[in-house]
Amino acid sequence: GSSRGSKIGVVLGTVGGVIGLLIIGALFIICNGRRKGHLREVFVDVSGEDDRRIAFGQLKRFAWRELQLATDNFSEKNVLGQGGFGKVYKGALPDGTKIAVKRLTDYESPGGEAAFLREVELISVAVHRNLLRLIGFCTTQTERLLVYPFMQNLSVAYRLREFKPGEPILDWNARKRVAIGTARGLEYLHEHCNPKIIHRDVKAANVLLDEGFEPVVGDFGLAKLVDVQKTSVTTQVRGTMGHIAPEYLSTGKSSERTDVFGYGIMLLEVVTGQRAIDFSRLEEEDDVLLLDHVKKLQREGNLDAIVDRNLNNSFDRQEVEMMMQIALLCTQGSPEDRPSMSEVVRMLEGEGLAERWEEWQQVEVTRREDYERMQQRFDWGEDSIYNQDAIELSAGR
Ligand SMILES: Nc1ncnc2c1ncn2[C@@H]1O[C@H](COP(=O)(O)OP(=O)(O)OP(=O)(O)O)[C@@H](O)[C@H]1O
Repeated sequence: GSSRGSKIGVVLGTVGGVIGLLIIGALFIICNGRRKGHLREVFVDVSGEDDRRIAFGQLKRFAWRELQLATDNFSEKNVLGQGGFGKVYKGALPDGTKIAVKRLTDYESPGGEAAFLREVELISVAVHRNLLRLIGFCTTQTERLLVYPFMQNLSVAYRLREFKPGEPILDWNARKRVAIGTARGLEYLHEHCNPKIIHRDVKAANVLLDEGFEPVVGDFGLAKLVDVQKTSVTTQVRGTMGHIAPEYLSTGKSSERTDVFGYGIMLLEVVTGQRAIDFSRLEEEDDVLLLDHVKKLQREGNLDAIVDRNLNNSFDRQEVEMMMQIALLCTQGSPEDRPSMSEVVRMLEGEGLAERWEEWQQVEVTRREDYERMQQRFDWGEDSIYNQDAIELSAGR
């Protein structure tokens, strides 16, 4: 009796031990795999058609029909908007999760599905509370789709300019959260992702708001998924007019500092509520570009005219000034003069702005003098040397 009992005990103990070791081993492999985030491990399907959960990581590979079902067969009434990469549809999964499905147009075919999965993987490992999380993706012979959680408070651009009567506006506190949260999200893309991710299209329309009005940056990492030259963006440069840094426009080369420029313009949008480029401003003055408009008001010290009227004067003057200063630092012509995103985060947290602003003001005086000298040279006013020449010519001298 007892020897049989102890034999069973030994067998059970051994089996238990082996299972325990196996579990520990499996956990070890999973954790390691996760840390390295290898493509194969991230995208392995555990089982057949029905359960398409990915084995490791949280990415889900959706079947085309699942997304058809979720978006009411990509019905036009579910279109949230159209961007440079394709249409975005609102949808819901069977468990009730609301999603936004980005249906890519003009996606690049070279490299095929493998190349697509590699880029998707890069996007999926960028996890930060201020970055739009990728839930999953779908590929078919002819389609490439990305699935994100639906952000119920839509975009910052919507909250600033397109909200319906009766809907809450973004108050000053919410705007401050947009400023700092967006800066942190971009800092993460630039400085904590390997390889680093450059957004290339930072603007209020690409910053979404979750249920608690926390900002999340969307639309990053997509540049390599589509053939940029074929998309509807007017220039070959990926980006939106009024937000594009001058060096990106002229050379087509982007860097972290082109994102910093876009971020600076977004700050101006957040403070003024206005569009980065707006031809209706021509009626009152000649500043189509928000940046020129703000610079002029800033020179005149006219803070009240800068701030969004929708705020009904409830804002902190000092904080507005601080944001304007950071925006102007970020939008300087030469990329090397602009701060990095982590410097921006620190300045927003109250560190190091004063010194940099001092510098900016000194440089700005020279910049303006140069500009005025240029203007004078090309102004055919009475005193203009060109005019003197003209007079002399007409007098036959
Ligand atoms: N996850 C999401 N939740 C809610 N709305 C979203 C989500 N993703 C995108 N949208 C909205 O869908 C619309 C289209 O988005 P998309 O980013 O494709 O275009 P865009 O920002 O207008 O242009 P671009 O491609 O130049 O960035 C926008 O109004 C955007 O706010």
